[in-house]
Amino acid sequence: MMPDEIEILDKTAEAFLAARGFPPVSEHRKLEAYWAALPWEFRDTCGWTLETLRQGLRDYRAAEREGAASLSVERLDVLPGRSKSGEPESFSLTFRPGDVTAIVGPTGSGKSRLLGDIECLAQGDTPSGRVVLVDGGKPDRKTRFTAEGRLVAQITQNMNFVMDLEVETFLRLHAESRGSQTPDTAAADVLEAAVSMAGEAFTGKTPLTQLSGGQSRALMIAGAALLSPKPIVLLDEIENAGVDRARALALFTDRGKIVLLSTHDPLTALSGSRRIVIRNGGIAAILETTDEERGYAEVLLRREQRHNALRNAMRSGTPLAQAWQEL
Ligand SMILES: Nc1ncnc2c1ncn2[C@@H]1O[C@H](COP(=O)(O)OP(=O)(O)OP(=O)(O)O)[C@@H](O)[C@H]1O
Repeated sequence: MMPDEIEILDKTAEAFLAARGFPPVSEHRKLEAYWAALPWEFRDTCGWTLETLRQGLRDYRAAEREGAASLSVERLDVLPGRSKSGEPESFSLTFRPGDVTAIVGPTGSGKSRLLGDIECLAQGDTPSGRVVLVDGGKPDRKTRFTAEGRLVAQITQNMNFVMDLEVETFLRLHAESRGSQTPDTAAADVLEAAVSMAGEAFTGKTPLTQLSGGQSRALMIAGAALLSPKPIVLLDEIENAGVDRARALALFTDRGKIVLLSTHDPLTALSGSRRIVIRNGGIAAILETTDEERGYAEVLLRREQRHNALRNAMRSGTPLAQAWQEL
């Protein structure tokens, strides 16, 4: 997968090293960020100054947006393949905009494989043999293999920032690089969404390197929801992200994205309208979430809130008996 802007900025060890010894948010640092965010083929044509790189990235994003016009997806079908032991699968599976679907199954059963098949729009060329159709047809090569054509944003469990920009500067750069005409407003919107879903507060002035895992993931989720044009979002074990799951999901579904969640957590699974059960690499069942199960979700949510309240009390040194009384 071509990494998205955040991942590129994260992983640019080059920038990290070069950044040592420079004041925060120097022009040099911005130049590195733009440089890192540009695909190779665009770099040569851009030159080396901040202005030429910035313009280069704008041009690239404009080309990407033209491609993005065709990034909308009305339906995505997964056609059956085979399990790990080669048994044929049998199911009918269609995703539409705004759908939230959970993928469940024991460790090693093949949840990530299914996400991977969707991510690369498999055409019988992955170990599962599944085929993914976009709007009823085979995706073209551009959609499968070019960064601008790709339909899927994936949010994984691992992420680290290696640049020590302040959050607001990073978000503004990110918004600018995505071609936003109002990067300050876009950055403020992403920050607000991220703060509202992160467990612990942070501000635009917080350095990226000081963010907790949950805060970093909240930023990544808000960025993917508000700045990325990709119509399909894959979330890997969001329950471990330390973010408010309901808010995170609403950010995506409000924008009509197709959401797939790989999860081991019943409450997360019940936030989907159905769940795909994976066994031995194959799709064993597709279960619609019933009204009764939605009732379970409410009970689970109340329990989780109590648990969180006790955990917060414990963390802040409040005697647990007192916190218990207040529940
Ligand atoms: N249908 C399949 N055919 C062949 N290999 C498969 C199939 N499904 C999964 N595998 C392989 O089985 C291994 C485990 O699968 P995967 O990583 O998807 O499991 P998982 O459910 O995501 O596990 P975890 O819960 O630990 O993240 C991988 O190497 C994957 O490529």
